[in-house]
Amino acid sequence: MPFTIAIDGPAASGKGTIARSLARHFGFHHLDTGLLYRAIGAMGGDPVAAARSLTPADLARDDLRTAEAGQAASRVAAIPEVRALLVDFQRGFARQDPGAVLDGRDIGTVICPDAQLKLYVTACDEVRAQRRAAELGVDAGDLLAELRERDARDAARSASPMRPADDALIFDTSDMTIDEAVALAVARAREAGA
Ligand SMILES: Nc1ncnc2c1ncn2[C@@H]1O[C@H](COP(=O)(O)OP(=O)(O)OP(=O)(O)O)[C@@H](O)[C@H]1O
Ligand SMILES: Nc1ccn([C@@H]2O[C@H](COP(=O)(O)O)[C@@H](O)[C@H]2O)c(=O)n1
Repeated sequence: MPFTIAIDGPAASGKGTIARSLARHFGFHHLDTGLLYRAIGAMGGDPVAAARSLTPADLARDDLRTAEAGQAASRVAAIPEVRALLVDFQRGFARQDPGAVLDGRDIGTVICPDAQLKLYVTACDEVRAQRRAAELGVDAGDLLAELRERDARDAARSASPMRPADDALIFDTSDMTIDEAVALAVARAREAGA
């Protein structure tokens, strides 16, 4: 049976960094599920029609990592029909041998509730804004309000809201380097049988 690692958490908490490193370490497939919502938001028009017509080329656009794309993603992600159209693809991805790491907001709660390991990666708001600002080369003050607005919308929506699964391990990386966070995640994955 394939091994599944579900990673959720708020924006810029470091979940993608940990997910990519875990996938590389264990030779697993990796899916950044936020890209699906970012691509649908960036396509414009009717989000449900965009979700129906989504192709791998849409995920390769070079304008998906901006703050605007994050906000657009968060708005379309609140639409239940959009989320429903993406479930089968994500679950199919998770079933690949020898294993898969998926990161997002509802992986441990909705997409892969039976994942062998669930992590909920977080960090304090200011640290997350600073990390994202350093990555994008913009001011952290501007980003802080944007991250908070997006997290509030993601946590408050009725369709698959962002929240830790009951059996998720909470990873607060505020005071961890990337290497420390990854080493801890690798250790937890080994303990879980990866
Ligand atoms: N423990 C850490 N210490 C310092 N910087 C970190 C740490 N973890 C991640 N980063 C950096 O913070 C930024 C955000 O990390 P990452 O993209 O992994 O977050 P994310 O939760 O996947 O974001 P998003 O929600 O936008 O997909 C990146 O520039 C990454 O290199
Ligand atoms: N499983 C997921 C993943 C993402 N979202 C929404 O997409 C936005 C962008 O995600 P990033 O991980 O790239 O920051 C995010 O703010 C969520 O609104 C989601 O709902 N479910």
